[in-house]
Amino acid sequence: ARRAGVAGEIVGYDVSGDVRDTAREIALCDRITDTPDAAVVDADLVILCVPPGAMGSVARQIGAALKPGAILSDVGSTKRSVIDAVMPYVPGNVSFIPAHPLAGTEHSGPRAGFASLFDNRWCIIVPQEDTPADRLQMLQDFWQALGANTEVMDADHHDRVLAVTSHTPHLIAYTMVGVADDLGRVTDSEVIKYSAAGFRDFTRIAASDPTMWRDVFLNNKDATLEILGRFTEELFALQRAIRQGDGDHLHAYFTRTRAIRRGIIEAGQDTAKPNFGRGIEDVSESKG
Ligand SMILES: NC(=O)c1ccc[n+]([C@@H]2O[C@H](COP(=O)([O-])OP(=O)(O)OC[C@H]3O[C@@H](n4cnc5c(N)ncnc54)[C@H](O)[C@@H]3O)[C@@H](O)[C@H]2O)c1
Ligand SMILES: O=C(O)C(=O)C[C@]1(C(=O)O)C=C[C@@H](O)C=C1
Repeated sequence: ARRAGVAGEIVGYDVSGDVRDTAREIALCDRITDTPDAAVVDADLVILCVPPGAMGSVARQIGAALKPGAILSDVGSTKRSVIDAVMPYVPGNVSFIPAHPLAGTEHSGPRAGFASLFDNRWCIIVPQEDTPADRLQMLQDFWQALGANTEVMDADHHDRVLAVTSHTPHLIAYTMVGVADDLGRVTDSEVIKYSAAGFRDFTRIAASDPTMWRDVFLNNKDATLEILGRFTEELFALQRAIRQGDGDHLHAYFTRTRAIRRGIIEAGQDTAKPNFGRGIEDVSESKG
């Protein structure tokens, strides 16, 4: 927001005193307050950036201090649960417009942010039935000024899409690294040294914040369980093909998935690389 010059003043609050101290030290915001309600007084736009499970409690603490006419938004990775948790505390003269920028790294905390994080990434915006068109436009303009492309979606559709593209893949990465650890191999330096890029990518994802990801699965339960069920069925089919030596099945499957990857690149949607920034370098390159 500072890079884009779209905010007169950027004010922040975090429940952790250590996080507030660090944010002050690195001048992350123009001002850091010691209470949540002080941070939102007179603000035209308030964005909740806490784990999905904490959204309701923060909304309860700030609701009465929101300025009439303000926009309240969030960046939570799940949408239906956040709406249910926050909505009861939104005053009638405030527009609550949930959002989810599809950008992040495995790092968290105030030092993990960087100005280009949202460049060329999608930000999904989830207007409510009574959201005024001008407020929706303002929030879209805000995210576009930060470098993102915006898309409007309903909450349930968002949760289903993200279960496929983000939530279940994270669970699979956590599981793969957990399995390797159970076999006593992850900490073996020789295995780390020779581990192929595929496994290293899993370890990067599996280093993501445990609180945030616990909340993601608890708050997008149905969609994740549905995708996980489909995933398990496919996995069993591949397992059977390996056991039965069914090379044709494996070849046909991998040909189909390769076409999907190529389609993403041809459509110019492989925006991940430039935006991984410091995140991917830390794990995959600098440390070899
Ligand atoms: N990390 C990602 O890749 C990513 C991407 C898109 C969206 N998100 C979403 O963004 C949100 C924040 O994630 P993050 O990666 O910035 O995490 P983060 O850990 O960097 O920041 C979350 C902060 O919330 C604070 N917090 C927790 N409970 C609080 C409370 N009750 N009141 C005030 N502060 C509280 C924590 O102390 C922490 O500093 C989550 O909802 C997450 O789902 C994350
Ligand atoms: O690249 C990563 O580290 C991420 O996992 C970022 C990622 C994703 O799944 O793409 C994680 C959670 C989000 O809500 C949005 C983005």
